[in-house]
Amino acid sequence: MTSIQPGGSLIIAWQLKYKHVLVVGGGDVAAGRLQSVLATDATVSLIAPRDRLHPTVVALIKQFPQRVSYRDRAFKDADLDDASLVLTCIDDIDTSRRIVELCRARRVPVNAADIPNLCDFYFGSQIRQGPLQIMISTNGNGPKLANIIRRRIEATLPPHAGKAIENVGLLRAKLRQRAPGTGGELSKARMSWMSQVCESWSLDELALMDERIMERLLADGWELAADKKRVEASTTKPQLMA
Ligand SMILES: C[C@@]1(CC(=O)O)C2=NC(=C\c3[nH]c(c(CCC(=O)O)c3CC(=O)O)Cc3[nH]c(c(CC(=O)O)c3CCC(=O)O)/C=C3\N/C(=C\2)[C@@H](CCC(=O)O)[C@]3(C)CC(=O)O)/[C@H]1CCC(=O)O
Ligand SMILES: NC(=O)c1ccc[n+]([C@@H]2O[C@H](COP(=O)([O-])OP(=O)(O)OC[C@H]3O[C@@H](n4cnc5c(N)ncnc54)[C@H](O)[C@@H]3O)[C@@H](O)[C@H]2O)c1
Repeated sequence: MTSIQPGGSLIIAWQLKYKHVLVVGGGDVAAGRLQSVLATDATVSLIAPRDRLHPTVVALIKQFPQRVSYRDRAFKDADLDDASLVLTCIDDIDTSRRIVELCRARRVPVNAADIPNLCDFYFGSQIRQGPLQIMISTNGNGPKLANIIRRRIEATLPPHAGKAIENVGLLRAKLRQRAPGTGGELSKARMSWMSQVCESWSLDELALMDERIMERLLADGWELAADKKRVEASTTKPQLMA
């Protein structure tokens, strides 16, 4: 029987490219939210009076003029009009609660930094290394502990994991070019070959892979596997690393 512990939350990697996010507030918490959202390639509106902006917020508004539009004022209902996602980080719980209600009516997901029980989702402590993204969540129980556990995980991470993942992404894209299509036997063969490459190469080796090695691995390896001759031999590397 599968052991499922209810009471958790769904951990997902939300795709926000080309979406618009509304951040209300410009203090300490908003500075973190802005960094998290900018890492997704979304565009942002940030609404907060200028006199209490955090220096990081000021710097990010300057650094991303195309992606962050800033309004020097308090929140207005119309700010919600084009938002796919709303983050309130203000020190005014009544306004925060009201924004949550407006979002509910519009079915827009919302996080209110000061009212966990009204949030549709929580943030977590994050590690980002290229495309590697790790989020540590205590599901609202102990944010400081999430931060402490994150630092421990960071200290044990293989140094080139991000680069290895980036290269595997490139290799997968090249493989799909060579063997396009979705589903069926081809899809299974592609998945099995990619899994074997990942199992038989170390993270350091994957991180060192360049275009030339990728092309040779695909030419010698994938073509062999596709012939269904010697699948195991198809992911070997010594001659490729030479
Ligand atoms: C992970 C992180 C991400 C981020 O914020 O980006 C994050 N909080 C972080 C830090 C942090 N937050 C607080 C402290 C002070 C120590 C302490 O109170 O423990 C510290 C420590 C510090 O600053 O070092 C205070 C605090 N936090 C919340 C409230 C409201 C409340 O509980 O009522 C209050 C005020 C309580 C009060 O007034 O007493 C609520 C939430 N904070 C969450 C996330 C969500 C649950 C995440 C989870 O459980 O895993 C949740 C529910 C909602 C949300 O924010 O989405 C970030 C780590 C960043 C990093 O270091 O990497
Ligand atoms: N979720 C978390 O991780 C976390 C962590 C610490 C604090 N908090 C809570 O989150 C809230 C924000 O914390 P902070 O440290 O960023 O506070 P802060 O005092 O640094 O910033 C508050 C910001 O909200 C702005 N603001 C207030 N009313 C506004 C309105 N109507 N429209 C637009 N902007 C408005 C202020 O101008 C200021 O920029 C607090 O209630 C705090 O208790 C949450």
